[in-house]
Amino acid sequence: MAGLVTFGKLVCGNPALKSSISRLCTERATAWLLPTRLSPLSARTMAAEPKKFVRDKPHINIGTIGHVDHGKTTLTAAITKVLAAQGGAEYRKYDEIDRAPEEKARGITINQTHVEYTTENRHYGHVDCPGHADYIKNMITGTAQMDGAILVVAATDGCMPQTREHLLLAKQIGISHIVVYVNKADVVDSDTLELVEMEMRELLTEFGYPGDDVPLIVGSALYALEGKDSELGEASINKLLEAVDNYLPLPQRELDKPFMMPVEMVHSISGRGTVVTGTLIRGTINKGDPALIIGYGVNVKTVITGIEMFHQQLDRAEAGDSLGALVRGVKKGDVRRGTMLCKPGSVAPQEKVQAQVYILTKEEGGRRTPFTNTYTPVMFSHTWNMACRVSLPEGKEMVMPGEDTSLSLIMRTPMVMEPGQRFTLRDGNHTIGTGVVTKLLPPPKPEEKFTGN
Ligand SMILES: Nc1nc2c(ncn2[C@@H]2O[C@H](COP(=O)(O)OP(=O)(O)OP(=O)(O)O)[C@@H](O)[C@H]2O)c(=O)[nH]1
Ligand SMILES: [Mg+2]
Repeated sequence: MAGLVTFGKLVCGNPALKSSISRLCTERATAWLLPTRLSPLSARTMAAEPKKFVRDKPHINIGTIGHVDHGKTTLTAAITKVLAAQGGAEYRKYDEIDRAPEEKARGITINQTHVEYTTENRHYGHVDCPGHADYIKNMITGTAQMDGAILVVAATDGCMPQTREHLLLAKQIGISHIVVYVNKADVVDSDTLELVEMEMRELLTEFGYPGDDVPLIVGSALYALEGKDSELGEASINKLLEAVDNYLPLPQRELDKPFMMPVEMVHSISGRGTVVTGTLIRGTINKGDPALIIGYGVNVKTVITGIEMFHQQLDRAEAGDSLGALVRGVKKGDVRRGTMLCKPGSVAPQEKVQAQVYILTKEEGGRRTPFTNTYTPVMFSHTWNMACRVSLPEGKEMVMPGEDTSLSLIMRTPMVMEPGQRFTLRDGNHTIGTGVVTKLLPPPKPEEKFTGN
């Protein structure tokens, strides 16, 4: 894990990098930071004293998605460059973004970079991943809670298989609004651009987005990054940001509900204690709040003694914030990714739930064959995953690919689930279905319990 600076301690896999960053950071022993992944260069720019976070604009989480090599990272770098000139960001170079640190947890390895920027109206957290597999895992596991997305499509290729796949996943995980950036317009003619626009609008409509209304900006992220004087360069980034600001709705945050944060990572910071990171999905937390960490058989009582977001300290965090929380009296080994930091007594792990699921067809990347009552996929929700067993309603013998059905799921270990919670079912490396919890059920009878591996 490269270049992560947390609570004044450096966690870094590369010894040479580690020593150079240590040098840069010696003066900043008080700076602990998350949300999460900091590249070495942004460590260099950290302030000597952690700033106080000023919440003067609504915060929203977005990300770039789209086919490999279509320019997602170039666009992310270009956005920070254009906004840096306007005082809304710190310029993050292409290499800084692309060299995302690895996050290894429970056998899922995810590389991703968070960048932060501010427009006139909003404060954004923006996620970029280095490759297709990371996008898939990221979206399925909810590692980045995207409220909206920028779909990047290169005009040189038009829609490609991963453009479709990311869009399908975006729809399934509930991203309701998408903005399209048609990139690499510097190397194609206007007829091609027109065709790509038509193709993208049709594709969006096919996946249930309002294809005719979705803002579609044509430009060249490379021109913007290189500072070329062209309508396709900086001007296209400004147009894109205007569309993002105006078209992506602010998510409705459930501020008045008890707080809950799926734990993404756990760090041990010498001299300070244990920090858990993640995105607060509802409620608010204040320094000093009691909390419970549950799931995976864990049940740990704690008090939140510090909160930090984007290098800055907070007394209070609210739903939507990606943060690090210092948890008193908790050892790193006591908790893990996928556990839930929550207000004591507000939620409980569940062993059996009823759910409505859609089983993907072979064409959508799902199973070729039906499954029966004995089927044991792995359920992914929030930041956790857990083996479970399907229990079909009486009289129903099998579920076909392409079918939409109600069924029960019995967990190997009880996990935090609530009605309305979305999840994905995977088998091996394939997503085979997606669903939503509809009802909590009483614990299974002894003969019904999950006994598989
Ligand atoms: N001509 C041209 N090339 C571009 C443009 N944007 C990006 N590229 C080039 O396209 C290649 C891929 O760009 P990236 O930004 O790495 O693409 P990506 O979507 O992040 O790729 P993955 O992370 O591997 O999926 C690089 O060589 C870029 O320099 C553009 O607007 N015009
Ligand atoms: Mg990239």
